[in-house]
Amino acid sequence: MSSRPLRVATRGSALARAQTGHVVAALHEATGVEIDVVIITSEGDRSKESLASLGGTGVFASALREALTAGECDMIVHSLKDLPTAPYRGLTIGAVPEREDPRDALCSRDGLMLDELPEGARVGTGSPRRMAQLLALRPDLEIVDIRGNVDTRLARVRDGDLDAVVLASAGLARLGRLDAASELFALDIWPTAPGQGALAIEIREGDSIPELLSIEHSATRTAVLAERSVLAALEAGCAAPIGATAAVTGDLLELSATVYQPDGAAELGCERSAELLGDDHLVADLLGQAVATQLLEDGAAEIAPLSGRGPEESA
Ligand SMILES: NCc1[nH]cc(CCC(=O)O)c1CC(=O)O
Repeated sequence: MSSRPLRVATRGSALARAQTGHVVAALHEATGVEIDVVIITSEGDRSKESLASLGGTGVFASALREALTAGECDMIVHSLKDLPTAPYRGLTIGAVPEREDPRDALCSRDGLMLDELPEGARVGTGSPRRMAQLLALRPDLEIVDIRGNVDTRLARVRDGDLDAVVLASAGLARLGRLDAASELFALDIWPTAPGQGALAIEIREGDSIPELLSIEHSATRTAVLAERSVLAALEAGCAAPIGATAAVTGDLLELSATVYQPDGAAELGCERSAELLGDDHLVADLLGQAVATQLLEDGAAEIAPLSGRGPEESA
């Protein structure tokens, strides 16, 4: 048996390193395999341009994928929500570990909740979905377009420049910063990005890395497949103002998705479920398509720019 360590590639942000560290530890603990971590800087990390102007879905993923394709590493740990829904030639998702809390968190000065923020408070987010959700509940807020990693964003609240920011609680948890959260938004009023809180381990198609079975969580994979299927069927990028949340309970897959008008003044929702009695991945895919079809019939394309193609946020 070869004793060459597996090489895992990750972006260099604190969040990316933290989540890769968790995956490496879980793989090592379950199988004893030795793993080297390779840090790869992407255009999305280097550029100071706004995410929207960088264009292309997957600006964070592409450098990593080129390295994987070129054999410079054996797998990549991605935040699943940053991964474009389109398949990438020669690569496949080798494992989806159990998802962290998919909810968004409000991180505000003095621990205020959303409805306690002062009139006209300045709240930072670079995500059109979060902007619409904030404005839907608090049309008086001033939304400030920000980017940067989690620490940079939290610092803008601490320094008094912003009253609050909205971040994924999963990212805060992985960085040990959940203490910064003042409110966690319930998914039924505040669905989050497809795949939020989940990781994807991407590998080359045809490679066999049996160790990955030890971290695969099939209920998470099925749920995120359903969420991403909505996005794909709407032909929407991960920056489109869409929330989707799916969960598997026993044999039941439940999916709900909401499309927002960017100013928060209108929204469309759809909720469906399906029994998992055979090919779970096919059922998830079809359920997502059914939800997307219903949303389009109800006028989703009229209220939302569905082709928002940038990454939802950087971190
Ligand atoms: N696009 C940025 C990004 N990608 C993944 C996370 C958080 C962790 C996750 O959702 O898995 C974040 C930060 C954020 O949205 O606050």
